Amino acid sequence: MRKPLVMGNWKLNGTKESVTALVNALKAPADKAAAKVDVAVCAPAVFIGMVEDLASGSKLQWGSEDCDVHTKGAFTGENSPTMLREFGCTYAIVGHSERREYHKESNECVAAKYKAAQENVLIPVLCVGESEAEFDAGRTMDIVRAELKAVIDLCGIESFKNAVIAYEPIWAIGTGKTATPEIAEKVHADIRAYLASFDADVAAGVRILYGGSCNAKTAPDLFKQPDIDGGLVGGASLKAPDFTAIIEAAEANA
Ligand SMILES: O=C(CO)COP(=O)(O)O
Repeated sequence: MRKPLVMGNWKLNGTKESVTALVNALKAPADKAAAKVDVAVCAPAVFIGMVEDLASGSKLQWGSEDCDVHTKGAFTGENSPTMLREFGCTYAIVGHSERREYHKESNECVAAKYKAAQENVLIPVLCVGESEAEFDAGRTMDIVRAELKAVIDLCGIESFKNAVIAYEPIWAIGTGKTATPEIAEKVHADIRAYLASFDADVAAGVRILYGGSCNAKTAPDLFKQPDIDGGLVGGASLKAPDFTAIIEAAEANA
């Protein structure tokens, strides 16, 4: 069945010293969990080479927090999927709500990044989720379906055979307001049902992570839900003991 994935998203955090300590502390828990759970960290691009040097030889995987649609050229400030791949990335997060908001990334732009990542052998981690106002208005699945549909239109439903989805309600990110396991499970099940309307096998196989104040306290009950296949973890992924506890919660439910 689906192998859980616990992924850290460091966002704009870290120093050479903290990255060294964190990666060194996560190698043993990742190795221990590896038979049952995939463990990865997504780092700011400037640290990815360091993470590669530190984590190589362990089961800890790594990825980027974004990737450009181009493989090279005059695109100042960007990081191409081929460069990320060269530095050993397995994953590329695309469409995080912070990029959608602060960088005005549209559903179509995110779909293009997803395609570029996949074409260059990175596994895209497609973030979807609604704002608090949209949640209150009962529009969660309208928003999430549109985010998924843009990818299906560009890349096809089959593309989800080699991708990860992360449901991250924007109102739960960095706020301490985790979606209850029931709320999260309902959305995860609705995402799977929506994908199943295109292809049931693809829907049954795709990993759907939960993100948004996922921490050592909230992870155990979230991970018990049948359609939650792990977590995309922000703040709690910066502290080795907290992230290790989340890895262990996934192992306990794998
Ligand atoms: O945005 C997130 C992960 O991508 C979630 O962040 P927090 O875990 O800090 O709420």
